[in-house]
Amino acid sequence: MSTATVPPLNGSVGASSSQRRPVARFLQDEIQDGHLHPYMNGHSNGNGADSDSQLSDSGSTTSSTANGSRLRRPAMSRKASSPMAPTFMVSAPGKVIVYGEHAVVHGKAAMAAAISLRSYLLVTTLSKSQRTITLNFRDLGLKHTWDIDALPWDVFHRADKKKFYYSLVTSLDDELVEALEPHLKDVSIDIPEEQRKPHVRSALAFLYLFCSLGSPQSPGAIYTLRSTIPTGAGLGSSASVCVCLSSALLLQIRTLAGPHPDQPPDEAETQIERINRWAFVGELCIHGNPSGVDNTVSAGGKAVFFKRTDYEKPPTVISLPTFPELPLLIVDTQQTRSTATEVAKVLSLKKAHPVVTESILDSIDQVTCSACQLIETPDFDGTSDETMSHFGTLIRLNHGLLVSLGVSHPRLERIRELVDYADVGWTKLTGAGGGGCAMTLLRPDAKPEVIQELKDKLASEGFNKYETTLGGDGIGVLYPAVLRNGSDEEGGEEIDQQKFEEAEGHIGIEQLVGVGFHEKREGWKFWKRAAA
Ligand SMILES: Nc1ncnc2c1ncn2[C@@H]1O[C@H](COP(=O)(O)OP(=O)(O)OP(=O)(O)O)[C@@H](O)[C@H]1O
Ligand SMILES: C[C@@](O)(CCO)CC(=O)[O-]
Repeated sequence: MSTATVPPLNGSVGASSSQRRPVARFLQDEIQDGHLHPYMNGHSNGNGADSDSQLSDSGSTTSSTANGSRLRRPAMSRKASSPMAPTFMVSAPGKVIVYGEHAVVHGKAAMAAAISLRSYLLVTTLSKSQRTITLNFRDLGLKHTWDIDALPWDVFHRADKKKFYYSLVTSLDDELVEALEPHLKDVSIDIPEEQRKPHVRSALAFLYLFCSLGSPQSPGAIYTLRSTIPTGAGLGSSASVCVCLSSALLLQIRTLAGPHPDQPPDEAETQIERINRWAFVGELCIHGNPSGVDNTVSAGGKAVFFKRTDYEKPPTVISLPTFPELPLLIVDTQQTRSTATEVAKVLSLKKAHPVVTESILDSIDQVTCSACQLIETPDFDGTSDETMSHFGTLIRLNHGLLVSLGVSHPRLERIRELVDYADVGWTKLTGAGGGGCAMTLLRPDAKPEVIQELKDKLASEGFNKYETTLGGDGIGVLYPAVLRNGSDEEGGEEIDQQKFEEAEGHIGIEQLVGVGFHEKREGWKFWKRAAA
């Protein structure tokens, strides 16, 4: 077991405040050691401990102190010009929350596992003369280009605002969000307002991270994202996108070490933590009040116990290496919803009925802790009938409690009804609910023909089923973006912008670059969490 801090597993930790941090106006409507990345030799903004420094005309560097005075330092020896970084990719998984969604936003425990559905981000560096960044979120139909020199660097790099690659940022800075507003007003301007909102939130997440981690010297680049995770379905699509953005930007500024196969686990853990911290900031932009469990499991992979009682401090994260490969059936209601809206619903319920709501959240906490205690027993057998039945009962209880919180949906209840009727397992909603996905833990003794009948019935009623395995790798890097792929190209097949954009659907993405179902695909490398 690897722990960040040691938590009590009895659910006795007091509630944390979830009514925190105001965010800027337009979001209110819904609710040290600088390791150099060994691969990178492109332009660096040097967003390390001295990263607010600027190369001055005289060749010395200047930086602001906290009281605003300017210091002069000898110039760092920098190459006059450095070669362009090659095109590279990063990829991060989605997740299922096995127990504890919503309660985790209110300081209770959750257990979550990475899945084999993943997002993939291709970063194409532009030539030195092209001073633009383009965000190409192809699945959303969002494509927007900004002029790097026009971004609000003066505000982001002010001494009282400046954050570093290792900073722990727990809330958005209203002034920074406001400084970005003019740069968001033209994003997807031609589409209806309701569809436009998620585009603006995505663009905000990207720009907030870019301006926090980058600098006016950052190279021009195109960031193209494609994902096999359904959007807004409870499988952690937003977190995986944020983990991709955070890791790509940290790699570009050369602040990550590895990943490489013989990297000491604690060093790998440090890199995962840095990526995770900035991914959380992206999640703050996209859904306002995240607990951080989604980005944590997406960044580190496999399965975790997660609890955050104090938002000013890092959460408790316990890696669960013995987490079993549960036989899960994941079914999508095809009813999209926003996590922000569902989280806001629970907050209003808590305001209206504080005592009752708190006791439901406490019960969810106890469900999660019971599952965790079982996993941690020394003779734990993840495949025994007894274990399945214990997990199953907890899944049923957890769903009932989520229904009481008001985050289920008639389509989710229909899935549960069909599974209960076939008597093949235990069902709960997973993720934010309000639509999205249900997960069913299949009984080990369920007859294959009955399961098949159920699947047919679900398909005939318009439900979509996902084939996914639990507990895969977290963030991965393909540097440069070249894969063997059985091609004739010398040195392998280069994944360029056009090939990546033209890959057809989820199958095409998987075939071209996927690591979800080919964990050992040559070229991809992963930071591995410490296992014990
Ligand atoms: N394929 C994608 N490309 C770009 N952005 C995406 C993609 N999928 C999701 N996103 C971002 O994530 C948002 C959806 O996040 P939301 O938190 O509502 O759902 P989710 O993460 O899928 O569900 P949950 O939080 O319950 O796991 C989108 O509005 C968009 O900002
Ligand atoms: C609903 C929620 O608990 C899980 C979403 O996957 C929100 C969060 O933890 O941020």
